[in-house]
Amino acid sequence: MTADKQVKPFDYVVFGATGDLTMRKLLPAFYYRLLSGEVPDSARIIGTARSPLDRATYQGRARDALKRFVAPADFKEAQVERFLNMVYYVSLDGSKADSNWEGLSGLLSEGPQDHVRVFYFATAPNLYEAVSANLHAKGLVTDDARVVLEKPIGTDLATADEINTGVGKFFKENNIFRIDHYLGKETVQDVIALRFANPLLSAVWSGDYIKSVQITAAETVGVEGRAAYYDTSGALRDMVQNHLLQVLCLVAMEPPASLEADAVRDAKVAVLKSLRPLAGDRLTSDTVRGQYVAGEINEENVRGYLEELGHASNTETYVALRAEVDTPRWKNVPFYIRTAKRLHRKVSEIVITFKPAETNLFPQAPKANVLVIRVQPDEGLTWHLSVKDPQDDSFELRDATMDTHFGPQFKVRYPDAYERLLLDAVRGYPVLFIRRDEVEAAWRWVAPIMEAWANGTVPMSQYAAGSWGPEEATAMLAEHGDTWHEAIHRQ
Ligand SMILES: NC(=O)C1=CN([C@@H]2O[C@H](COP(=O)(O)OP(=O)(O)OC[C@H]3O[C@@H](n4cnc5c(N)ncnc54)[C@H](OP(=O)(O)O)[C@@H]3O)[C@@H](O)[C@H]2O)C=CC1
Ligand SMILES: O=C1O[C@H](COP(=O)(O)O)[C@@H](O)[C@H](O)[C@H]1O
Repeated sequence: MTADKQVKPFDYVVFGATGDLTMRKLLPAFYYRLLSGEVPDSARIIGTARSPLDRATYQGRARDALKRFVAPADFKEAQVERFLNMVYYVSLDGSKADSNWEGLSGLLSEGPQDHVRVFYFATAPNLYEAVSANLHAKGLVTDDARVVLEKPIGTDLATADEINTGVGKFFKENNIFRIDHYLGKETVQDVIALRFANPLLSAVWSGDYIKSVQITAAETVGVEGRAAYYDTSGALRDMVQNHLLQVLCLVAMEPPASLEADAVRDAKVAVLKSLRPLAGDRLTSDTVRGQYVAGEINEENVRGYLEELGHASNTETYVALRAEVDTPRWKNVPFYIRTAKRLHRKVSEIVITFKPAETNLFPQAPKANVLVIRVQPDEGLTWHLSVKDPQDDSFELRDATMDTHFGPQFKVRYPDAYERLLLDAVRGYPVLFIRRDEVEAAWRWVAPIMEAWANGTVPMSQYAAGSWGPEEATAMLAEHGDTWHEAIHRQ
């Protein structure tokens, strides 16, 4: 990484600095960007939370976090020390006007005044407005100061509106960076490159050639330490409203006029607005929700969701939907979206199934070509193609796979999504963040599903932990002559 990739010196103030997200994702992400040469030594990361800690104790926690969440080979003592020198801590209740704001303003005013100032809200979203108001009242929101908002932006359209309006009173929209870490994933951004830099794909990227699209984010983990949050959210709000719809937008959008933020966001919001509303019978035929029951993952017995919680719950840990994008490009193409906890394997992928060739040339009908964009892990592409069977003289066809593994091919470590996004906020580069109207359009589309599920219109299915989900989701695709990808191509 050359010096010109280095960002301007910054003061990054993280609210929620003792929390899971900061420890597991944010601090390691800053550290990796220090290693890559993008973070200048004068940058400061100022953690704040209510816990009464002094700087040295917080630095100790930051060191432990790096030890735990950075690959052992990347934990380099001299670099860790350099990093910890950038780390400060202020004990502060961000929601209270009479808290220790002088501690934070003192630290900010004693540093160089040309630093880019970023506030990162890694706390519960119901604090965002109060924290913004206090920052403003204490004169800390400079003209150029940015604020990064963690998800969830609300639990529905009304609450999203409250948060956006609340923060919008104190920060200009173009200084508000709503994070969706899926957009920070390299292979999600690759959808743009694949579609628009390769005529081979651009030429066939429509319902004329594509039969269906599947977008999957499968996890093996359960709700871990986040049960209190997750049980009030569920998979639809936690993953579909934001991450999976964002991925769908990149797959389905019309070519943007440029890669400027507003051009890309305009193209995405047009997709969200073109999603056919799920209503009436489609709520039962095209949506599946489920909860995991006890099962086995990686040869370990795991408990069911309700056993983990210790009480009854109507919260889904599995979602599968059949969406349609009402544009000429995507007429009659189903977009199957699926996400869940405690599935067979951790994998996020986009599967494009093409229409099979219409030809009588061969003894059997050729199978559909399939392109799998492996978002994670093992970032790369797989093509499923038909070739001639080398052991047959009558032109029998055989499946062949072409696999590309980006990591080994480019000889790079695939970075965590937060690395890119944290520094994009410093750069003032918003293309990989969400504009307010996108959040709202996404909530509008999921609203009827939330409502139907809340009033029990769609029964709660069950699936064994370690499986690929409930039978109802298999049946939903079978109804349209489709099959989930793993049932065909994976053992
Ligand atoms: N963890 C994750 O993987 C993900 C989290 N998120 C989002 O990030 C945010 C944080 O999540 P997570 O880290 O898991 O949550 P945690 O509960 O682990 O951490 C919450 C943090 O907020 C601090 N805090 C709470 N109240 C206040 C206050 N009034 N003033 C200042 N600090 C306060 C807490 O410290 P203290 O008690 O000392 O004040 C703690 O540091 C949430 O919005 C969550 O939805 C989003 C995606 C993934
Ligand atoms: O935002 C969230 O994402 C994670 C999954 O992210 P990934 O990068 O590991 O695919 C999910 O576990 C969490 O529940 C959700 O809040």
